[in-house]
Amino acid sequence: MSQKTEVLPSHRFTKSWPVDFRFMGSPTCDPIGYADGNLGNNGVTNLSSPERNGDSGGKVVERVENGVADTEQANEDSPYSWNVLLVENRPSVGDEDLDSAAAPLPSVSKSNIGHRWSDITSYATKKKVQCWFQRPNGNWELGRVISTSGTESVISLPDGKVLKVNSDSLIPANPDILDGVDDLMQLSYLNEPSVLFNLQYRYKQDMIYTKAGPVLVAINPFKKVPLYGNDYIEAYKNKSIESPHVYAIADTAIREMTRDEVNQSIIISGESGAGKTETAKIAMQYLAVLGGGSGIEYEILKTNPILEAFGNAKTLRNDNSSRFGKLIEIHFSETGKISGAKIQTFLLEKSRVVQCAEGERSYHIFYQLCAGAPRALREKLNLKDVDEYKYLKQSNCYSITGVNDAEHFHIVKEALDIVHVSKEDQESVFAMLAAVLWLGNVSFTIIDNENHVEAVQDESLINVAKLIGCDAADLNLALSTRKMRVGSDNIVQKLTLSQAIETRDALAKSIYAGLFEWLVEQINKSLAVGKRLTGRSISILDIYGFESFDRNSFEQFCINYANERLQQHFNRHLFKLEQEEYIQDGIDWAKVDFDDNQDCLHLFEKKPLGLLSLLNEESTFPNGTDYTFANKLKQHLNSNHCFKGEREKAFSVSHFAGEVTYDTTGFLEKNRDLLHLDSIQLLSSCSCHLPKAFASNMLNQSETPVVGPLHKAGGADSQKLSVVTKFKGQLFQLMQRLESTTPHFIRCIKPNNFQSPGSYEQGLVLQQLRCCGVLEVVRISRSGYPTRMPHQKFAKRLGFLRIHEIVHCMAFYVFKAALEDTELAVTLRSFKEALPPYNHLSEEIKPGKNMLSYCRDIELLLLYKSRLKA
Ligand SMILES: Nc1ncnc2c1ncn2[C@@H]1O[C@H](COP(=O)(O)OP(=O)(O)OP(=O)(O)O)[C@@H](O)[C@H]1O
Repeated sequence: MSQKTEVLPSHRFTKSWPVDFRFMGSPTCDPIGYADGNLGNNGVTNLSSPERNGDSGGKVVERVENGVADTEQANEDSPYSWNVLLVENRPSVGDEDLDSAAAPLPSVSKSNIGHRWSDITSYATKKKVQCWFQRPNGNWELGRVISTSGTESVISLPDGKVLKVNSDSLIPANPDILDGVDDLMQLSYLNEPSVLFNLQYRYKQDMIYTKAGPVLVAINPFKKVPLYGNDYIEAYKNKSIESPHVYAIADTAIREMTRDEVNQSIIISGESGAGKTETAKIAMQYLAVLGGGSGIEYEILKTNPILEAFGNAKTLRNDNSSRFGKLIEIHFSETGKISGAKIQTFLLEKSRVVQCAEGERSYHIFYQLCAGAPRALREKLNLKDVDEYKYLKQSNCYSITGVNDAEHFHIVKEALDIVHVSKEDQESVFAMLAAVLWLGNVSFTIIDNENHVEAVQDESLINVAKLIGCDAADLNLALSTRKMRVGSDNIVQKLTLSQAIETRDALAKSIYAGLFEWLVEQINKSLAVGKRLTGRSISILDIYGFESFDRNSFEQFCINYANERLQQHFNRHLFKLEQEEYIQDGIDWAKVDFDDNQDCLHLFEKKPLGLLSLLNEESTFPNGTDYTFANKLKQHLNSNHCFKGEREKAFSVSHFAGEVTYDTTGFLEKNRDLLHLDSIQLLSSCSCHLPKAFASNMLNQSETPVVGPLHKAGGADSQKLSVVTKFKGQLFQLMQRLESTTPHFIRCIKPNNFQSPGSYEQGLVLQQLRCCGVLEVVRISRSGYPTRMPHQKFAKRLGFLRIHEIVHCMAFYVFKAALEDTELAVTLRSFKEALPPYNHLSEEIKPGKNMLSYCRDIELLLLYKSRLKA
């Protein structure tokens, strides 16, 4: 299946950019001079213009000045404050060689970022080759240079038109032979139109995976593609297929884990709906087959339908959107067999249980239960149809096209059996779900002229009480009153309607969140690594993707913050550490610029005047409101270039993936996440074991802010952790954990916003490629060294090579390039670049400062050496 470029027919796509669309940093022809079809003298339309918007003549790379202070602080505000220690853990770096910490890179100059996209060369025009020409509407077309004179070129377009344009406005296109290459690194010219074309070329042929140097780019096909299953797994295992694939990434992770004895991680990122969860499942499938045998792998795979049922929901972006983050750590024995697994989840979107936008759904499991519960269970839980529950009714969306909820219910039940959740426990789980649904139907009646209420004694209240195992009267009291202490007296305060509704919803959210946590705990018990823990593991991270809706609330704020942290991890590994190492080692290195999101992270995390600190501060004030919070942000952060105060209670943040405007309504309440002690006491007094367990978890976990008689209603207890504080802590821990692994990055890309197969919107794809810096990664990889090992090991392995052998090897490169018909100019450049590091191999081995050695292609050298011998 290895995709060979020569078998692919050469074709070009018709581009359809938005009218006002422009490639960042790319040149454009002067729209005024454009007169399509209106040929001037000599039949040539004159489009020459001295003015242009971009600057394709700028240098791609910039020389590195001295390492000066990095923007990242090595203190408690950064998960990387233990940098030195963890760099030692990097597999390619020998422990004995790390006697100095990596020097920070100079901070990134944003002004240079505009130059990064184009391979700047006049080669294309000189050699009359193909080039990309941008129409005034933003579309790129493939042209061929007919002649060049001074600053002008005459080009012909596929439709036969001939145009005179400014030579600088042309972007070189790759020769046909490179159409649809497996790895963007193979492109002779690395620029936006070429990359987009390459990805689209492959996507059209269901080749949804492409390498971008070390990163796997996965474009969501939104349909079944024939790339998976046992035959493919076998082929990747035997290396009879070399096309980029999630299987190949998983295979590399297994091999590197075994070879280097270092834990691995597969970090999957991308926007909501880009395909992260599916990709994670595909990776798990591969690991399960390769490391299977004990049966535990089957259990691991069966956690997916359970977690998706309880933690995924239909959103406007994705019919199966994960509303929680997940890290699954799969442990292997010394013989490479799976010995167990552990799942860690992050911040479930609780608010969805009680509130959900038009056209979206609550968690799948509610609909599955209502549709699939057998009659006996329905009767026991007094279950109704979905449209009879207020929590499900509010969004006016009950089903998902092509999804059978009843069928899924059976799949979930079967999966629960497999992970050893007993039948009795399963029934209790379903009872909790029904209790949440019935709680939403509990209504209140006003009992005095102060707007105080009590719960209506109807079937909803009675059902909830029955399902959780308490008295209806006690439930009523917990929902409509609050015990307070005033001075030395205990008093009972009646609640107003809005307070009672808040209390009811808080109870529903807590029961659901408690249930989710409990389930993960049960799953972990079943997959427990315990004694079987060997220390070798592969972790797969699938965290909710970046979100930007018309209205963005606290949930998007947290999700996007998590994505910023993840992006920093990506940047750190693929841009910062890589380049720092070269500089430390005295390698002659020209720095590749990238968009650093450190400023945005500072906006969130800075103490005391960052978004999280200010939110926490306001949350502890009993009189704090969303208004006072928004005003506080505007007062303190207006000078921050990543922040913008908006009208009324809103503010905007410039995220790495785009600007998002947040509406602060509900921020304080969600951050406090208060559950009154009366509600917890009610749960502990229940006769059913699950509510009891939830209550005891809540009391044990200091992070659940509890408002009891000692606390005034409103402000959160400052002793307890707020939601964002807990979340930040979890993210820091996650980053530290990931930092001790060898990372493998997969970037999922959403080709359209309609979840529709076959449609590839270039503008949308480009925006995602830009914000995750895919092209910059390729540039670094192309100019960097893929193989890096401690100098002693390197010398032991390759020290026997002599310089003339190395020169032979270089000649082989030239020969290989000639065979592949790549441009000689490029080949010669790589030849020149490749030679100096090989000098390290000669008799007098010269280690760099860190005593690391770099090599472009050790395997190729060895192969060549063995050929020489033969
Ligand atoms: N490799 C694939 N093959 C077929 N369909 C896919 C593939 N990847 C994704 N999809 C389709 O895209 C949908 C969305 O993918 P997925 O749920 O994995 O996105 P996500 O990035 O995890 O989104 P979120 O951040 O919202 O959870 C899937 O439900 C599936 O229909």
